[in-house]
Amino acid sequence: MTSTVSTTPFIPAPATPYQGDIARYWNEEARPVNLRLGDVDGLYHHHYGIGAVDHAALGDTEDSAYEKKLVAELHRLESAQAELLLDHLGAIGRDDTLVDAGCGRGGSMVMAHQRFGCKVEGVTLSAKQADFGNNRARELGIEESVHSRVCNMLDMPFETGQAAGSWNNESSMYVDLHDLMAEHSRILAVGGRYVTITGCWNPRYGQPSKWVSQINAHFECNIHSRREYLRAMADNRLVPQAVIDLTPDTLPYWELRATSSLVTGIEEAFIESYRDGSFQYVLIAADRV
Ligand SMILES: C[S@@+](CC[C@H](N)C(=O)[O-])C[C@H]1O[C@@H](n2cnc3c(N)ncnc32)[C@H](O)[C@@H]1O
Ligand SMILES: CC(C)=CCC/C(C)=C/COP(=O)(O)OP(=O)(O)O
Ligand SMILES: [Mg+2]
Repeated sequence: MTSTVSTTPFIPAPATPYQGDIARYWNEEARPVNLRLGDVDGLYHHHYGIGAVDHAALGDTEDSAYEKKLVAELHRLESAQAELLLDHLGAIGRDDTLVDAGCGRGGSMVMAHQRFGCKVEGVTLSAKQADFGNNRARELGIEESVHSRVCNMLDMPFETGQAAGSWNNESSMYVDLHDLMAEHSRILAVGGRYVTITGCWNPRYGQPSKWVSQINAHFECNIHSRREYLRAMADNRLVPQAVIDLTPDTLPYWELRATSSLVTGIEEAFIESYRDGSFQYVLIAADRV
């Protein structure tokens, strides 16, 4: 659907060797589970889904159209996840600026612009993702409002207090949380809102379980604990306004995905860690005070 014209004029050197690894990882990523779902309606996500599976819409597993319906259903659940994140940004006006930190291929940015009519700035380490997002914005005729760039989210080129809202959608497990919350706190206006949806290990379990270690190895990331999120926010003038445990809401997505031909091999680790309580899927919305 999207052409591959390069729209990224300047690609900065990675801040660390690790960030170079992550840039390479996302430049090379082309999993059907992400591209085929995005092709459903042109919103390309790199996050997971929430909500009940619509079994009536899926119909009979023997039906020749079942696989197509399954792809559409997984995509619907992923878009529902992004809608929930946007619900927690509060009142956003057309003249406001939003920042998507770790924006991937830009699906959430397009949804944010369509909902609020505002400017949305995205940063990713991957030039391929930034190009993809910018080409998609151009195809939609919204390139004046939705823009991705290659940039470290710990050092963003935005003015102090410029953003009315900012978020991390499954992108905070690649950075130090204190550094990340300090940067969000800097770019957000006082009274602005920060939202994250993330997977975190549960301090009640004790330490990261073997499943959490498997997820880290699979994605080359470093999952933080729920406690670390709250501490890093508290230390950076970000006061939680909502903390929602989405674990029960994301399990149906994983159970459905595990039955599909698009499995990637990481499904068991998510399902088992959510079930044994070692891992949680959470939304945290915080006021910049
Ligand atoms: C799992 S994807 C999530 C993408 C997107 N938020 C979504 O919901 O579709 C993780 C993203 O985090 C980005 N990322 C990781 N570390 C980063 C950093 N230090 N600065 C900017 N982006 C980063 C990656 O480039 C990738 O786009
Ligand atoms: C909740 C946690 C720990 C997330 C880790 C970050 C991550 C890789 C998210 C999904 O990306 P994706 O959509 O590219 O992954 P997949 O190919 O598995 O769908
Ligand atoms: Mg995916």
